[in-house]
Amino acid sequence: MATMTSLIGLINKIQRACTVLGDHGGEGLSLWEALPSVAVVGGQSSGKSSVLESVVGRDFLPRGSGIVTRRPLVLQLHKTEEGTHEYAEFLHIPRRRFTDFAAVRKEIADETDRITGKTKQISNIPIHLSIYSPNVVNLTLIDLPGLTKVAVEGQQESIVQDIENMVRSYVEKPNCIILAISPANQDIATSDAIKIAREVDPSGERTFGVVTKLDLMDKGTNAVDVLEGRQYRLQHPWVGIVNRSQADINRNVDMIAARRKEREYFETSPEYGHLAHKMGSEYLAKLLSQHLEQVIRQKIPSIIALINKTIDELNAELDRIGRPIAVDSGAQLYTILEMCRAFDKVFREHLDGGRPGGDRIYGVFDHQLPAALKKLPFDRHLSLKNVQRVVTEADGYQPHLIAPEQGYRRLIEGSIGYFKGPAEASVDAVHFVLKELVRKSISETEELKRFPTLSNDIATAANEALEKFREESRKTVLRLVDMESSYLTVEFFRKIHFEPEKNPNGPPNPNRNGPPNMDSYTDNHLRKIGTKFSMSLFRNN
Ligand SMILES: Nc1nc2c(ncn2[C@@H]2O[C@H](COP(=O)(O)OP(=O)(O)OP(=O)(O)O)[C@@H](O)[C@H]2O)c(=O)[nH]1
Repeated sequence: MATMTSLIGLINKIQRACTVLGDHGGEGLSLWEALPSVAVVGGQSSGKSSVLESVVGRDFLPRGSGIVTRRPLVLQLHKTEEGTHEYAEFLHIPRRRFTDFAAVRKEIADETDRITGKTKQISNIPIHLSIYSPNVVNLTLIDLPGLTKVAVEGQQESIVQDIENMVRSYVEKPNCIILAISPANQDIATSDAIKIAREVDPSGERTFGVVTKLDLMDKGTNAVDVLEGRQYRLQHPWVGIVNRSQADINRNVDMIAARRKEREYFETSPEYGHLAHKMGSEYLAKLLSQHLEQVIRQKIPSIIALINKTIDELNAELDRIGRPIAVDSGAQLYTILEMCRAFDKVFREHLDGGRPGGDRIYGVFDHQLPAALKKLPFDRHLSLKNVQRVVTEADGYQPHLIAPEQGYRRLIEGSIGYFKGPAEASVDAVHFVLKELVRKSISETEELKRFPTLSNDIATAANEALEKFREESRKTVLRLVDMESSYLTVEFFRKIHFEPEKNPNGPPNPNRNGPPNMDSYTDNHLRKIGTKFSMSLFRNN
């Protein structure tokens, strides 16, 4: 029980923080809306103020005819130790303790006028009032303007709808417990409170029905059917109340005496005697407090989650906003270099590992390049016909002596030349990956988030550098290909050493021991040259 009491105290504190921060619910992420509260709803003169006052046990609410409550009043009750003095505090006047409750009433009226003017306008900015007393239970109650049916003299036509909208904006929130006040001397079917409660809480699980003015019912009628839930069903029991009559108020009957009178009324009532232990304003206060505890207990995890989420968002924003920038140019340069280093670190992580992206460069050499090489038209270049043509043309009119070496060289040179295309394409592919990583790294560098111009400058500089590297790399790979084809080692020729074959069907060779000429090479031999070259090209790459 003690923990529960402090839980309500904690919620009270959070609610006050919300008001200071301008969070009255509504837009965006609202802590206010996550907190449970009790809103008092009812038609004008239904007895709302009287119920609130008897729950508190003090007179402190403005009185008067017509529309009195024009701003929501968030009333937080704090139970203090027995024997301590009662006092009230407004959030808008911190550290001033009101012990005179007539002054509290005046301040509520004055503070209402400060925001709305004296024009009978309404405002949804709440007034926060805390009452510290040994005679209350920990509870937050919200007093709302009374629902009306017609605008009276001096009010705009829209006031009826405006009040309804404001009341609805409070009670439609799923965390709002609705204290629906209906006077017993009116048919419950015509109750404004029940009408709006039913609209926003059809199952009745967060509505507490309160029937006032039981003492004012016509002789011979009673509200037992309503109080026992037979006329309109709610999940919670109905509570009957007998407040002070206007005559009592005029006679200055104090609250303690009024509570005693109310208790006596129920205990001695022939109709309600059997319900006496579940009636009256003190019972209502306890019932609400218990229910609020239960709701808070259920809500705590989601409230904590919401607070943590907000903290995370604020921390992230703080990171983004960062430290103040120095004014002197030396320190500014240092800051810029620091940010460049931060970017560099992210970029390096992308390349070396830790962040994704560098693996795509490996992919260029592991998949893309070999796949492109495999597609090169070697079968055409090393086809029987081409090999024959190149070998024949290579020596011009001078026949070769031992092997058609010039022919081999031309074939190899031509083949290696095909590597230039895929080599250049690899440079472009790597360049593309690096450019993409620069873009990603800039957007992932937290420090740069608040400096879009610097981010752009870094991107431009990095891309210019990459462009230069691309040119250099392209030249380098082309040179490498040229180097490969410009000098063929002896070893290479040894590996592809061919024994000339005789043509078994061809004409007899007159120079049997002389140098072989083209005629002495069979198709089969030339085909072998093609295959061997092509194999050796792939072995070397
Ligand atoms: N006899 C009797 N009179 C009551 C009871 N409850 C309220 N009244 C009287 O009804 C009148 C209106 O009560 P309020 O408590 O001011 O009602 P309200 O709903 O706050 O009214 P507004 O603030 O004007 O919307 C006052 O004169 C009260 O004395 C009750 O249970 N019995």
